[in-house]
Amino acid sequence: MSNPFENGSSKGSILSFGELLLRICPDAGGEWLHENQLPFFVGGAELNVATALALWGLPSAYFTALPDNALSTQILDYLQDKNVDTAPVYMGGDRIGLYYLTRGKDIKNNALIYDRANSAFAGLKPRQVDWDKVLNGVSWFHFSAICPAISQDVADVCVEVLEAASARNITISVDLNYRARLWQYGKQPIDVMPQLVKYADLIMGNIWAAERMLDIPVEPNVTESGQKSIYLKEAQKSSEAIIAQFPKCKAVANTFRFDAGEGINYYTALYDGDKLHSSKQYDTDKVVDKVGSGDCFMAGLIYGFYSKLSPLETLEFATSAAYQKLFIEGDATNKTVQQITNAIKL
Ligand SMILES: Nc1ncnc2c1ncn2[C@@H]1O[C@H](COP(=O)(O)OP(=O)(O)OP(=O)(O)O)[C@@H](O)[C@H]1O
Ligand SMILES: O=C(O)C(=O)C[C@H](O)[C@H](O)CO
Repeated sequence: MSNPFENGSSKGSILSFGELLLRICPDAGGEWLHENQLPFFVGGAELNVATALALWGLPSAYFTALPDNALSTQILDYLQDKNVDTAPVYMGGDRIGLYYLTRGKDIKNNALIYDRANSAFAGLKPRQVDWDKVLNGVSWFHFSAICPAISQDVADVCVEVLEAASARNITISVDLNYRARLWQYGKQPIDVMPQLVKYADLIMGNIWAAERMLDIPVEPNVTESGQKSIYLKEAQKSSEAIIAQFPKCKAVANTFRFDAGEGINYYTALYDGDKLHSSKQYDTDKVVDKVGSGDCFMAGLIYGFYSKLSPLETLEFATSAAYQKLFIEGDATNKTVQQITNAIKL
């Protein structure tokens, strides 16, 4: 089948919507206290998508909220230098959110500490932003499950912007990235996500996130089997069920990233409404930084569909991009389209 987004609007900009966070990286032994050095990276799941797309030459714009101060001005200049259009950014609120992540660890364990309460983005309220202005010239809108996990107000803002984007026939993508430390405001993902996902044309995540957020069941013994063919069958079932439940959705992508000692086994699948495509498998016995690999996969999907690649070409590009991110320190990729394409397994 050809690209399911072929007839969609294109050639406008791709707007990524979400919270910018600074990642602060203490070492496990506390040496940072003696050295007076605390490395950091500019992060945020949706920003990682925006910077990847800009690096790959697409018209990439970013919406977040930042306090109106000198630090924000420096960050915006830095993003503009990376060719991210920051004109949509809302200036107001009190602070920039932070997350602390012990060097060399991933966000799944106790190495993660969020310090993002009362951030400018968390303070957004419905009817505060002029979405007509923000969405002007946009043909693709990207958000993730991190935004509605922050607060009821931000979840309401998500509904507002998705309605506005949908009314303008903008293609919408969502990453079902589950962050267990969020969702602290009395709602579970399942109470909120279906109302947002119904606007999406492209849904990315993994079968377990779809179960948790959309109530799409996963066979209980699938994890015990550990078999790729069984996981891929489950990906097909899950994708078909998602499309049946959310008829606007044209394609569903799933990642399979399994820890193997210090390394990782990685492959992905894309269901285009007709057929399940699966990627080559990538294995490594060492990784540098897992953060943002999923964001890089998401950016690769948007890149491929926006550039009218076929579903399989899109999947292989996105998978190679995500795999290479595992060897890059920081939240975002620095690999070019050429480097990613050259590294696709044959
Ligand atoms: N409940 C689960 N059981 C087994 N494996 C899981 C489960 N949830 C996730 N995984 C595996 O872990 C991988 C990474 O999941 P995770 O939710 O961290 O992705 P992510 O948020 O996209 O990562 P990133 O930090 O790169 O953006 C998935 O691709 C999947 O293979
Ligand atoms: O966890 C969050 O809210 C982040 O945005 C931090 C990281 O950038 C993100 O988890 C990477 O996918």
